[in-house]
Amino acid sequence: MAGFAATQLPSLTWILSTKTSLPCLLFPRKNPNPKPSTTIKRFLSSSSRSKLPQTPLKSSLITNTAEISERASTLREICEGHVPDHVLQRRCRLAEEVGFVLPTDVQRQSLPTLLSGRDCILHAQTGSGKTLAYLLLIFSVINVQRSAVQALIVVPTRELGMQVTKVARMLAAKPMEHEVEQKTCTVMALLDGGTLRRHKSWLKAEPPTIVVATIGSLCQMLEKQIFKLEAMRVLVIDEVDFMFRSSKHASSLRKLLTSYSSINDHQTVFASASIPQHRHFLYDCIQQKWTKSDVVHVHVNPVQPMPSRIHHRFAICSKNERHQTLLSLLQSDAPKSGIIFVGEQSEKSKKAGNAPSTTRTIEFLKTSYGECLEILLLEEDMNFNSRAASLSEVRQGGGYLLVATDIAARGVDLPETTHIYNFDLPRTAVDYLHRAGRTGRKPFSDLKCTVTNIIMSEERFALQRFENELMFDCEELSL
Ligand SMILES: Nc1ncnc2c1ncn2[C@@H]1O[C@H](COP(=O)(O)OP(=O)(O)OP(=O)(O)O)[C@@H](O)[C@H]1O
Repeated sequence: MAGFAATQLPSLTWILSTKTSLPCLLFPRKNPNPKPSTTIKRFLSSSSRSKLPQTPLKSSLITNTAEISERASTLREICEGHVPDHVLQRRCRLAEEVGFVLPTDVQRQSLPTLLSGRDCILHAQTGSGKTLAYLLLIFSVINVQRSAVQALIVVPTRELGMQVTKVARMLAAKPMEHEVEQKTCTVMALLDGGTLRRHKSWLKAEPPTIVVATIGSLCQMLEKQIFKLEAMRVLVIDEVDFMFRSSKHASSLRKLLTSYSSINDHQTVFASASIPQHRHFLYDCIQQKWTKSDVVHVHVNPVQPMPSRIHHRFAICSKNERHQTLLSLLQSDAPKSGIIFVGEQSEKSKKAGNAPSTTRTIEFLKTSYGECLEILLLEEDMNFNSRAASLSEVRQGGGYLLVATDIAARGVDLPETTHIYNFDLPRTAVDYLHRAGRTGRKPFSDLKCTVTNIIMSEERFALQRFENELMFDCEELSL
């Protein structure tokens, strides 16, 4: 794609301001949920009052109790006539096994809009089922008889890519009775750390219908013109705020969006649980033509970004006592499965030849924690095979304790996780939200899940700031 390499865009207000507070701060903390009509009006009037330049915004906002699809009560009813029967059947068979009958809020609110062909910003809590929403859209538009890539899902990490690919392949698999048909939907995982030579041959010989890609690998294919955007119908950018926040990803992403915007008959979906400054983002999307002007912002739980069934706690100790405190917490909680988040090692500490905090924590737990749980490591610096091995061991069932850096904080779906421990506090409220969101991932479950912060007294202030921004309360534990 010649356009891909050539296009340059000015930097955007939204991208510059993503590190500021969350959109929920626009609403007073103890306010009850506004009625949908009020919220829509407030959005429109505040848009017109705001300093944003005036463009003919046709975009709209859908919030919690949106009237759309109120009558449709099951996923099948919402998708019938759009999504091929074998995909819905697949869902139903799964439904019988694990209860995927009812749509989650974000699916109920977004699917009618997505299936009508409009661009969409899926802005809903962690673990709310955004992946299935955009995958059902993709299955509604692809034509497996065409030999071309028709849908592209861009993700920030290999781990998230592997997970999305797995769900897409599961939906694409046809039941036995359909196997007489010649063509099936194929899903390629074009992810960092994969063997690009093999993908190159695959793309040239028989393009897959759906590609799930990390931006680095995708750009290599686009630049060599092995991957063409021409036949694309849907582009999804998952964890969009993270992608734009990363200096490694942002400019490639802008180029991709600009190239894609010149294609006829295309649809764009952005997804994340956190879209700071979302009105700016919406505005920029329209201005840059990354979306059509009637893009819909589906904002589920706008006043409560944190899933309510997550219970938050903190324990204060001195720096030297942190491992011991973690151990005491684990012994009293006895979690079946949990994730311990540890901060990235600083460059200074690397240069000084210190062992990373992750390694020290894992060694400590292996020698002192008696429970027979798998204790595994997941961090950026590991090679891709070790990372994959850790995650697949975790997924095999039986309990686990995963010691991880923030690489595990975005999108990774380990529904059995009941306990999160912040051994080191995250840097921002957005990071806190995504770490906490690795638990509480069974949409219709009442299971209580906890996030426990191990802090030093001087960090109480930072944690309080997260509480205010994300609107949750944290209970102090006395140890
Ligand atoms: N309709 C449904 N009924 C029951 N479970 C569902 C349904 N839809 C999705 N799930 C399950 O909910 C979990 C979370 O879904 P998903 O990973 O799509 O969340 P997400 O909104 O993308 O979260 P994050 O923002 O953290 O990436 C998954 O285990 C998925 O299988």
